Amino acid sequence: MNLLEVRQLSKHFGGNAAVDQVSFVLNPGELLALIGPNGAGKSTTFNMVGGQLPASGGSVLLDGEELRGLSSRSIAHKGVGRTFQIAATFASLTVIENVQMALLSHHRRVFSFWRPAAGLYRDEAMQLLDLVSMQDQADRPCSELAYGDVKRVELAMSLAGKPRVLLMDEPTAGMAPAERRALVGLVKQLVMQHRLAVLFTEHSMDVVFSYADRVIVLARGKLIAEGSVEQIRQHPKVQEVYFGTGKTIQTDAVQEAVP
Ligand SMILES: Nc1ncnc2c1ncn2[C@@H]1O[C@H](COP(=O)(O)OP(=O)(O)OP(=O)(O)O)[C@@H](O)[C@H]1O
Repeated sequence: MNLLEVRQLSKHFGGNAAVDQVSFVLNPGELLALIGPNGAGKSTTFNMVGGQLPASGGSVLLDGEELRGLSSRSIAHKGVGRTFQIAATFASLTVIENVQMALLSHHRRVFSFWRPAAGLYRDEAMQLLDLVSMQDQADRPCSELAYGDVKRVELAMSLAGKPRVLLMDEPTAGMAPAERRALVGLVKQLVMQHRLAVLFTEHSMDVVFSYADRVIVLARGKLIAEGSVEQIRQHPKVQEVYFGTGKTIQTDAVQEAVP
């Protein structure tokens, strides 16, 4: 049985099929990239898997158990975590306090500024910061961090829920090329060392082709290709979508519009 199995997942907005019968699987120790041009249906797919958006049809199974119809909170508690495009850290709190907050939330405890919460889950928070190499900056306010480091904290926060599957919708948005590679390289390490299963979207093909174990490609809501990096690179339909229609591809070096 697959850890995550998405079957014939669909979303219609009025007459527009934003996602049209998309199926794929994801297993532990796998970094799966979901790519496609703007408007292909990537975010909509993430939102349905994470429970932020109700699906119009299909199934999302975690270890064979149906997630469709559950709240995003229940889905998170069952082991499907999520990072968002916008970093969700509190600038006024320190790095470790942000991670402690995430742990408190996971354990369904309420954070209070007035109670001495400082000691709660501190060791656990430090272990999570260690995973993302941020333990040295634990006591700095998040407002002082470089953007790439904020993203690392955000990653540590999403690991606080002990996800088995992590959904990362454009985790490197707004980052410089070197930072992008560093973050996705770190995620790849976590995937390999901790057998995490990660589904991510990424606009930089260089990053996708460097780190993904497998790639699925959406275009106009339909899954048009699936395979290894090499298979995807050479897939005629993918080449057509990216190179044949004037869509924009972002590489590490430049953002280039292919005529
Ligand atoms: N709430 C909504 N109401 C109506 N149409 C929507 C809604 N959300 C998305 N869409 C449409 O669904 C399609 C897929 O959008 P989606 O945001 O999932 O694409 P995407 O692949 O994530 O794009 P991008 O790379 O630009 O983020 C688009 O045609 C979009 O206009």
